[in-house]
Amino acid sequence: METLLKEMEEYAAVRHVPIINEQERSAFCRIVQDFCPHRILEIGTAIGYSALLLARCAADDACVTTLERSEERAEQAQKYIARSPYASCIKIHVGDAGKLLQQENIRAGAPYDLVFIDAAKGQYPDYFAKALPLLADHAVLLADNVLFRGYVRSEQKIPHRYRTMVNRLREYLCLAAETPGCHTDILENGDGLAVTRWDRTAEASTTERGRNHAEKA
Ligand SMILES: C[S@@+](CC[C@H](N)C(=O)[O-])C[C@H]1O[C@@H](n2cnc3c(N)ncnc32)[C@H](O)[C@@H]1O
Repeated sequence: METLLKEMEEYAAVRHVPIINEQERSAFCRIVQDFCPHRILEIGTAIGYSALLLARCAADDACVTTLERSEERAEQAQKYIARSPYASCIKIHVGDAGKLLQQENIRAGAPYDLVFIDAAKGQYPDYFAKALPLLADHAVLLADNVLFRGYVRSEQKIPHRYRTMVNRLREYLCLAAETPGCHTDILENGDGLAVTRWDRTAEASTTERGRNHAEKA
């Protein structure tokens, strides 16, 4: 598996495929190992590198459902995954993640213990809204590149070509911080990995408190 991962890293470097960056990998793997998820959903497969890390670090019986828009990348991912010990536990779905997340075959895999968001940065708020109902009562939601080259927290003028993306990432971070039931930390080594711990019971009691408060007012 180490040799295969190395080969994938080299492929990604030569072809400019953005796989999870080196500074984040060990923290990413530690989070997955600690949480020990059984059912995993990944949004953004690329060549299958993080899907393999997820499968390796998760529970022994874990299955990974991963979504990728590019047919070419999905094919390459399938070839790598077929050579790994996790060929039977990773299933790639090709298509636009926003649409796939509403499809019955992806929803049928729920509840997911862990969701890793790593596809179109401008779609993160949409992925958040669509992934939340698919989470198990206690789950972890990871989102990569949330600080996007430092722009997301910068007070300086954002280059025009990044403006929408940066605004959507800011929106994502607000959702992850303010949605009842979510508790979010951001790991800052690398490009920013948001780690959201989700507790549906906390969400339910916050919503209930809010309702009581509104009724009394
Ligand atoms: C950063 S890469 C994923 C890297 C991968 N998670 C890893 O660390 O090995 C993002 C991937 O998301 C895919 N992508 C972008 N927009 C997408 C969309 N709307 N639906 C599905 N996949 C998308 C891209 O083609 C790209 O391969």
